[in-house]
Amino acid sequence: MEPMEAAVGGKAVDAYRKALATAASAAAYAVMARSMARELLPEELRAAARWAASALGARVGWGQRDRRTLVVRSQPSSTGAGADDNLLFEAARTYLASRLDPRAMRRLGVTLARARDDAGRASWRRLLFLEPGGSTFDDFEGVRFTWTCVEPTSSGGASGGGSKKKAKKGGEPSAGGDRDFVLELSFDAQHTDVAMDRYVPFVMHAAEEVEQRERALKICMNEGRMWYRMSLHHPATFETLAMDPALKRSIVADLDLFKSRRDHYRRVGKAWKRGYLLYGPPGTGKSSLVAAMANHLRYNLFDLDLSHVQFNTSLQWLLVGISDKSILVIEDIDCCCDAVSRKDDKAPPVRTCGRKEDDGGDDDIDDGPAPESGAPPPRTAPPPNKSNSNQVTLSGLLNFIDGLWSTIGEERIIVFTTNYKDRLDPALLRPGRMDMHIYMGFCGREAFKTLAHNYFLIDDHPLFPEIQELLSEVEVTPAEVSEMLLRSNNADVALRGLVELLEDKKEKKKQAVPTEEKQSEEEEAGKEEAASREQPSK
Ligand SMILES: Nc1ncnc2c1ncn2[C@@H]1O[C@H](COP(=O)(O)OP(=O)(O)OP(=O)(O)O)[C@@H](O)[C@H]1O
Repeated sequence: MEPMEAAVGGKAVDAYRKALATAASAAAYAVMARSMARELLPEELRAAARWAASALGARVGWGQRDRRTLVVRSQPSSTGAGADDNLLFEAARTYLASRLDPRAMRRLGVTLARARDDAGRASWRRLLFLEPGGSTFDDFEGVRFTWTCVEPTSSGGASGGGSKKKAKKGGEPSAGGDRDFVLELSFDAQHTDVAMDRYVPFVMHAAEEVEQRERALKICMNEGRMWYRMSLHHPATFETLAMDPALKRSIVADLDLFKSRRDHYRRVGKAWKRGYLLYGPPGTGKSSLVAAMANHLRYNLFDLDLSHVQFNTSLQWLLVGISDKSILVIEDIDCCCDAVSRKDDKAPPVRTCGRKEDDGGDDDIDDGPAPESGAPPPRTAPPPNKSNSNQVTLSGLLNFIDGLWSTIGEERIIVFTTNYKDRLDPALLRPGRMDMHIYMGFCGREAFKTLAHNYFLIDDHPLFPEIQELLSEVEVTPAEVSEMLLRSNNADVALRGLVELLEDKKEKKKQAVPTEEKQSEEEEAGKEEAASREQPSK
């Protein structure tokens, strides 16, 4: 290389280095400024800045090629054919309400609605929502999505929603008050597929879960062909349920697996349903377990009293009227069905065995499919039927469980309870009908500890060893133990009462043994005597 060329080349390299250094420090400043902004500026200020930048960008045309915005109106459009709610708008609002953090946002809409907690106590439900101009972001699969609430304009502009009063399902006022705001979802254009194919479905699904978690549960009871709906405020949960901890864990795991397996059931071509048979002595917690299941899954309960169902057709109407995400319970199935033998259509009709108790509530009525007449049928016996062929039979019930029941609706659980499993027709017990058989037994050591914790918030007490020793010797139901623990607010007094009950049972057990032995001795003696009496006549 010539000296002149070398000098020129050297200058060029120097200039290049300087440019590089300048660029590097500019980048460093940018990074520093961004991280300082992240640390020093509150999120809502940054979100507002982003929103302002994007609004300005949209005005002057910056980055228009790189950003996309989905406008989510509360209704499809003011000129649209249908006036149905836009499900994405409702879902987005519900989803955002569950994510908005009042500590991180300077301005936020809030409404309080009357509600009841699971124990039935009056309370308030808080709903947060973005106010016009408010913005928040959500990171999903590494992509940043920005939600912005836009004020409706009279010209229809971004909104076009007008000012119709919106009410959420169930009469709850819309979180945004009377005005129909518009939500805008913006993201980088390159992520349009992620937004449309995955993020939007994700928001829909997440909102559904939030709604399900927060909805008030119902218990529905049948009368004729209709379901009467009442609020369910059973406080039983898996935490309060006294039973073997391993069994409890396995039930919770089974329920969670069932709930998460929508795609699995579709793939294998099976109806998305699961059957549980709960059996065990009275007072061991079968009904409490059903309530705990409903509270855990947030499913409504449909308590089917077969003694009020006269015909297979009525049963059909009732089963078709059960909503998705529900638990159908038939209590004391051994009593309701003469289930000792199926014998197909010759099987005995369902026997009336009287309802255990009537809740007597009258919150509201769920018509389900329309009955033949508009009015609820009276709770009287049907006109005498010449033939039993149309009456509810066990095989009729089984047909609905495997037939219509399986195909209409999704995400359903059916629970049978019985005190006498051995009296049931094997047809009821075969896998596919009752997938899990759960024995609810007498109160064991761990179950007792749960009850003591429930009633007195104690995990230990000087009387525990004595009680646990006695529990291993006698049979006592959790209901009996609960009854004793309820008797006093003072743990010492209540536990002493329980010790007395258990000792009493132990004593009776001791006395019962000789009596039984004596009885069998007497029987033996009786037989011998009879035999000796017969001999002379031979
Ligand atoms: N395993 C349990 N855990 C907690 N509480 C229980 C349990 N078993 C019974 N109890 C208490 O006893 C009461 C009655 O229990 P529950 O009705 O659930 O028993 P059940 O087995 O369904 O009885 P039945 O067979 O007579 O219908 C409950 O309200 C609850 O207070």
